[in-house]
Amino acid sequence: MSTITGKKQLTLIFVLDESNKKILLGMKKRGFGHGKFNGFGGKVEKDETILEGAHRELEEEAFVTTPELHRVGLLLFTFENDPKALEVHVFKTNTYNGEPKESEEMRPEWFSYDAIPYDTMWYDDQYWLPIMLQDKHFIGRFDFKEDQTTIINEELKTIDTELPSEWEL
Ligand SMILES: Nc1[nH]c(=O)nc2c1ncn2[C@H]1C[C@H](O)[C@@H](COP(=O)(O)OP(=O)(O)OP(=O)(O)O)O1
Repeated sequence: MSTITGKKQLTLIFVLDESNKKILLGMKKRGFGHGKFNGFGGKVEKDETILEGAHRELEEEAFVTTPELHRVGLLLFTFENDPKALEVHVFKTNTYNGEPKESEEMRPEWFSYDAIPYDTMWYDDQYWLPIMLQDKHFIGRFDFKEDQTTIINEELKTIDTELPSEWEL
């Protein structure tokens, strides 16, 4: 495994309709993770907090806003031969304003909790997304090969205490 010398901070936001047991996912139309369903999100910019970045990405990619985002997970992803890891801050909300609309990056679609398209998502999602849907918090690390698909190493745990604010490398 290559040595990790730095990390990029990213956000990942899930809109839930808890009473109808549905989750809003977006089909990523371009860039990293192209062709996969995922939550909305992206890079945290220099002049904003992680939470501000999460609100901005949700609005830019799905055209919805929310008064509340709950931090539910912290994930670290590494890729073989890439010294920079991705630190992904995962949020959820059950409240939103506006109607989800297709953006340049994402095509939004609602899925029932029992029909989440894990086959068309990042490999790791099938493990931690169910934890989020059970209203629990998680922390995990997944090391991928350069192909961004094959897993070399994985660690995941559900936590009851508060999430750490960042991943100490
Ligand atoms: N293994 C993984 N599992 C997962 O569920 N989400 C992941 C993931 N690795 C990255 N992500 C998420 C985090 C973030 O929301 C998104 C990648 O960020 P971006 O959409 O900003 O990437 P792009 O390279 O398309 O950025 P731009 O070119 O700036 O639009 O993918």
